[in-house]
Parts: sequence; C-alpha cells; structure tokens
Amino acid sequence: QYPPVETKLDKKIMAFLEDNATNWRDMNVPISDGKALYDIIVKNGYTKAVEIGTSTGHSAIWIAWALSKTGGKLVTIEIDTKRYLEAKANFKKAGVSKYIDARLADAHELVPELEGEYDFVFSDADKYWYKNYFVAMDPKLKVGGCFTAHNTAMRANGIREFLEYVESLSNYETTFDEDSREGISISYKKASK
Ligand SMILES: C[S@@+](CC[C@H](N)C(=O)[O-])C[C@H]1O[C@@H](n2cnc3c(N)ncnc32)[C@H](O)[C@@H]1O
Repeated sequence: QYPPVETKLDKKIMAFLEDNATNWRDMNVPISDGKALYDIIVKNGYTKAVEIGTSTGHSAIWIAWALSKTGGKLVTIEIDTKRYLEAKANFKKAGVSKYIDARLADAHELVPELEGEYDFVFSDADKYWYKNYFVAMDPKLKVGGCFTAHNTAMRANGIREFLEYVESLSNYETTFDEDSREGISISYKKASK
C-alpha cells in the first residue's frame, strides 16, 4: 500500500503515516485514496499542486510526499483554525513542511485569487462549491494537468453539478478511481479549450 521507501525522508513520512493510520478523525481521506493521489502526481511529474480542504492534513501529507519526489510544492487551504493548526503540526512531524504552503482562508475567496499556473488540484472542501472551484482553477490549470475531486461516489448536490459540468467539456477527459470507496474523479486537461 505504501510507496517504495528509499530515502531518510521517505522513512520519516511513512513512520508518521503508519503511526497515525488509525488516528484520522476529521473527514480525512483513507490511506488508499492518499496513495492514489501520490501515484497520479508521481506518474505525471506534477510540481505545482493545490488542495482545497486541508482538514488536519492526511491527504496533504500524501500529496507532499509525491511532491518531494518531483521537486514540487503544495498550496493547501483550510478555513477552520483548529484543523489548520493541527495540520501544520502534522506536517512538521511528518517532515514535509517545506513542501507545503498551508493557508488559513476561505477557499471561496482564495481560490479565485491564486496566482500562477498549477498542474494538480485536489478538491475536498464544501461539496456544493465544487463546480465553482473547478471554474476558478480551470484557467490556471496547465494543459496536461489534472483536477481531482473527492467524494464523487456521493453524487450529492453540487458534486453532481460539478461532474456534469466537467464531463461536458471536450478539453477534459474524466475517469474515476474504481478502487476508491468514497470516489475520486480524475479530470485530465487535454487542450486549453
Ligand atoms: C473532507 S475535509 C478535508 C480532508 C482532507 N483533504 C484530508 O483528507 O485530510 C474538508 C475540509 O474543508 C474545510 N472547508 C470547508 N469549507 C471550506 C472553505 N470554504 N474554505 C476552506 N476550507 C473549507 C473544512 O473545514 C474541512 O476541514
């Protein structure tokens, strides 16, 4: 389930993840979904990532682990101060702080304001805003980049609207991680329009 452990940092991250495997209580992704995100990033060599909805940092640690391989960096956004602070402490313990720019902010406001280009997005905050997050990130997502979203198996309001929208776009190709119980949509940007 874990990626190959080759370096001192790999060892440190894996030890942290193993020690805390049963301690995630704040709507965090399961280990298998974290590994799925890791694989997408490493396979594609992504270096500029955004996560919407940090919580206490489980998925961010998996993303940062992948970015430690590609030489990238993650911007992750959380609105809740307690979870944000806990995530920061977890990043330190896992040894991945230098790969993460953690922001305490309302993603409704910050996502449209993010500057620069990105090649990987993981959307995991308020579901009813998923389509808006996608619309705000789309112009900043490089061709070849990927927009992923969690809990797509829920098909709740907002998630359904987001999926209908992204699946209607001819410049995106969307698939689903079949092994994820909660569902991860994976939308590759094939062309600029
Ligand atoms: C499902 S949890 C994220 C879990 C995390 N990705 C993980 O796997 O470890 C969703 C998080 O999004 C945060 N959130 C909800 N609305 C938000 C908003 N408008 N801006 C930023 N964060 C938000 C919640 O406080 C919550 O911590």
